[in-house]
Amino acid sequence: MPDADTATPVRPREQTAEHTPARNDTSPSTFSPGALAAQFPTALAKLDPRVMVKQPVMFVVLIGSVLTTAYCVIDPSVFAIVTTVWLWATVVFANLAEAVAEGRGKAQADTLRKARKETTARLLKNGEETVVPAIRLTVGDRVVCEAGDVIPSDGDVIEGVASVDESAVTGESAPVIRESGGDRSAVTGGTRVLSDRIIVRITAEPGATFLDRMISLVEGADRQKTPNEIALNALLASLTICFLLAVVTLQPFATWSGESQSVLTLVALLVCLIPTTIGALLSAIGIAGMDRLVRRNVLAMSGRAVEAAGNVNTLLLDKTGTITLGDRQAHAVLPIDGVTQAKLAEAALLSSLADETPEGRSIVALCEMLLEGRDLSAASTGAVPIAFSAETRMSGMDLLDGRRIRKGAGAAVRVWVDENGGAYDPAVTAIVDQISADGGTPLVVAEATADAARVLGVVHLKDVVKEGLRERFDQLRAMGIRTVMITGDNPRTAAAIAREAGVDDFLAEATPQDKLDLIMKEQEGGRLVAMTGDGTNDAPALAQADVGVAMNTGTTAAKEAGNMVDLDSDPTKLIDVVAIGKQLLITRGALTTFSVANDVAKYFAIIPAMFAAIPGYGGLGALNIMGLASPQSAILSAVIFNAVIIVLLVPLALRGVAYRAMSAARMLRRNLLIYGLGGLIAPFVGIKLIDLVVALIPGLA
Ligand SMILES: Nc1ncnc2c1ncn2[C@@H]1O[C@H](COP(=O)(O)OP(=O)(O)OP(=O)(O)O)[C@@H](O)[C@H]1O
Ligand SMILES: [K+]
Ligand SMILES: [Mg+2]
Repeated sequence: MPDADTATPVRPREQTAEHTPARNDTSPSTFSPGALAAQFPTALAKLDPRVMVKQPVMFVVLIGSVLTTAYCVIDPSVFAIVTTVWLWATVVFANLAEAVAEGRGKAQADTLRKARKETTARLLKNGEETVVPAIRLTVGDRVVCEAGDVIPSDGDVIEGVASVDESAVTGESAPVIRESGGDRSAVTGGTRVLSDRIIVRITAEPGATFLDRMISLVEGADRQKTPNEIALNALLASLTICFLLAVVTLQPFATWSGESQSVLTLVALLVCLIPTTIGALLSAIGIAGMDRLVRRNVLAMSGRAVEAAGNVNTLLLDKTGTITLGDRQAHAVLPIDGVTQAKLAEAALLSSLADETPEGRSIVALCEMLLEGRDLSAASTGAVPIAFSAETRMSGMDLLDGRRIRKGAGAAVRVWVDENGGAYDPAVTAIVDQISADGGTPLVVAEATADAARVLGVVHLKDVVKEGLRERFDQLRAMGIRTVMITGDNPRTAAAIAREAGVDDFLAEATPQDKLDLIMKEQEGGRLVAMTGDGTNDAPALAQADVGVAMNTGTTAAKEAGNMVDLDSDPTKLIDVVAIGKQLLITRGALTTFSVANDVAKYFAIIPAMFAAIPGYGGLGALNIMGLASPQSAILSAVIFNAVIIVLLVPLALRGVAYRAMSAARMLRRNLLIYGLGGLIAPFVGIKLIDLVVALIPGLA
């Protein structure tokens, strides 16, 4: 008998709710100088103006570099050439940052491509099997997969149960069970069947499978700018325009005083003033954030969701399959007084014969054992099956002899018995309560004839709460996130499981619509809601949530509705997702602060240098507080510092600013201090040091 205590090979994997070490943790996650060098050609290829125009700040630097190159041709000098080289270096370094960030995903995409190798499929047509290339499969095709077969494309199991090795996709070697009917019916193309035989209905068009999406995701192929990025880009662009105007209007002013400035100097000044540091690193920061998620085995389909995760207030979790293992198995049948166990088992069996859910199948298995193989085919021939739905919360069968049998949630069956002219035996309530208090799911079995209806007893379904949830929910609470469990189960079962798992609150007897309504209510007033679920009935809620994390064990509908998939099917993975989201926002903020503060300091290096030679501006010479060697050396040193700082900050952009659970206000103060003050001071030190070296260049006046 399938029992919650029987250890199947699936358990060790699905029970570990703590972090499974993500498979990429061994790959070089931190930045190395070698990686920079390796990406150099890619960085050069990115000089394409059609690509660069999307990054306004760096595009201005590119145009400036072209201008100074022309200047070098017309009026060559050591100063002009060296400065121009460093202006080009600024653009290339920015591209390098992006290329390095993307390069990490590319390596992983190559590994995934190996899993997508050419396979064939055993296509079923009119009961006959033909072998076709997997790429020819379209939605709706049915294929057979047996032990040893690679599943040719994504789909839903419509017949059978099998253990599947999903390591090609999840990196986890323990096999998982995939079965028809329930919330564990989805299979992924590229994974391998280890035992038994299943029939799969294909749900993905060629080229649009989960693996394809994963590859383009880790490669950043269809990365879209997030609303936050767009807003920041607009801000950077307007700053750039302001400085452009300031620099351009400087010229008439300088001409009037008899010392017009060269194009070279003006471009150098402009590049130093505009926020090139953040402009260069912005896209790398975003890519690195997604990459960090992939390393935690979470696939984020949208960058917007990652940012939203950084500000989530509430996490809603589905119970079965998310908080519990989702393996609700029939454990016992409990008849009420006056009904024999055999009578109840027979009714439960009949009501489940056509029930394709895992619950239904486990009831069949248990009852067949209790009835010792008694043949019920006479009773069931010609019967009309009533399928389970999350709305009715019942399933059953209408027999030819006029008897109708139902099983389902207590409240639902009670209404059905009432409607059919029966009385709901209070003894049932006692049994139901007892099972529920234990965290079990009671399914009440009832039968109705033309003129009467009565309850026969209760089937006890058992499920197991995943391990290690309580500590992780405590952690979420410490981060200020409220956890709410939502379930279609009755309030007592819900309360028992909620207590065991340690969630803050729960909602029971929830239909898919209730789940959706709860999310919309939580979202009122701009609060951000995350939802974790696995079932088709969770799909509307997953789609509505700001962050919708589908369990990889879940149904195709759930995975498509959400904007993230957790390959480890760990409901507390949201902790990592939130931390990564916050880290992304903080890193972007910190580097923006640093960048702007930096530019202010560079202003003091360049402006005095530019006007040092002008007699009327002798006073400005006093601004040369850094004591730089010469005006040219000052300008060149500022340009070099401006370029070098980009490369120096690449590791920070990729790794992210350290995130620790503390209040937002404290975090802000801390970052302003470190990155604002650091950004002000660094250029003074850096430019002075570079100036000492630059002054040694022969030919630089
Ligand atoms: N095969 C079935 N036949 C009859 N009734 C069922 C069956 N499976 C579940 N039920 C009843 O319907 C209720 C709702 O089940 P469902 O799986 O839709 O819950 P849910 O909304 O997904 O909640 P959760 O997954 O969080 O427990 C169950 O609590 C149970 O009482
Ligand atoms: K700058
Ligand atoms: Mg469910």
